[in-house]
Amino acid sequence: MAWKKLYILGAGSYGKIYYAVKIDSYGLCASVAAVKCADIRRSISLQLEAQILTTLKGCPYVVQFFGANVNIDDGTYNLFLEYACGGSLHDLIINSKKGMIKMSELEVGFYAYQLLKGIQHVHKKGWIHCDIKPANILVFDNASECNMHKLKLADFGLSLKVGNGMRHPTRTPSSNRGTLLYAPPESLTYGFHGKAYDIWSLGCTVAEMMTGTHVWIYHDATDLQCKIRNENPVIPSNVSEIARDFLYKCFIKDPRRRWTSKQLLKHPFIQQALCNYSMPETQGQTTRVNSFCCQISVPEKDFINSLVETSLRIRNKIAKAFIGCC
Ligand SMILES: Nc1ncnc2c1ncn2[C@@H]1O[C@H](COP(=O)(O)OP(=O)(O)OP(=O)(O)O)[C@@H](O)[C@H]1O
Repeated sequence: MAWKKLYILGAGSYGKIYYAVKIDSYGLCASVAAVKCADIRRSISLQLEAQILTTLKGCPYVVQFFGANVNIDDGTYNLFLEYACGGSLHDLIINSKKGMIKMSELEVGFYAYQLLKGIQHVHKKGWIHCDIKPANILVFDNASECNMHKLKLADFGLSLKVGNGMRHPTRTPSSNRGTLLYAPPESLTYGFHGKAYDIWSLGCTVAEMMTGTHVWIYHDATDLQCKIRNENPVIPSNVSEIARDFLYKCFIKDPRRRWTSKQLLKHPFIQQALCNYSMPETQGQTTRVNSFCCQISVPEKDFINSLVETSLRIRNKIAKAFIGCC
């Protein structure tokens, strides 16, 4: 069965990411995926990401990896991931802001729980993500009754093996690896990248969910670097004491004293959210169809998705009829 790329979901430094479907021998859809695609000559980071994702398999809070291949015809390296129908957490934050809907602290706590579980898994497997931020967190529909989304960590293109982050491997010692806005002071001052790196970035992400804005107010990159090294992130006055304490624990300047994912999972900010929401440990799954391709607009995407749903219903009917005959 062949994969068919239907439209572009986004683009990164490596290349493009497509929405793709797998068509079976009856011309019907068997499954859908998001395919990260790069020119084979510039695919080293995608190949590394494939290796990392292989070691991270089995965690419901990390994007599922289906496999990778080389397409000799068009000279591309393709990495197949589960498709996130809700886009990224960045989109979710922007949309909440547009709709003037502020995420409640309980909601944020529930999302922070999922991110911490993902980070804990990544760290246990011996990796540091090094680029946790809303744009690298994918949003899925939740199978449970509660109206909350399911979040998963994605984009492991900058990840490092634990122990390899004492000094940035390719740049100067004081250079930071990930996105500056989410970087901890030790990465700028000493070029140090340990597990605590991800906790600082998580703190920035959690604060952003609460306020809709970044934790730093700055003029330019130099000013931002200076603030990260010498000042404390801005935590708005209207957050609760519990939420404030959670953020303080993420923003401890000394990475050795900064709380770990295990400690933070026991924090009252997380525990009170868990009392409110239940979390089934299920993987998000979608199944869609079509056989035509490439760059299409948003209304067309809806149309394609409805075709896919119809196709699925037909496929299920055929399967039921077939079982009935046997
Ligand atoms: N599995 C996925 N399912 C659905 N959409 C996705 C998926 N992965 C990424 N996207 C979308 O594609 C966009 C680009 O993602 P990607 O991680 O490839 O690049 P990036 O993080 O923007 O770039 P870079 O890797 O260079 O930092 C994301 O913001 C998201 O909207």
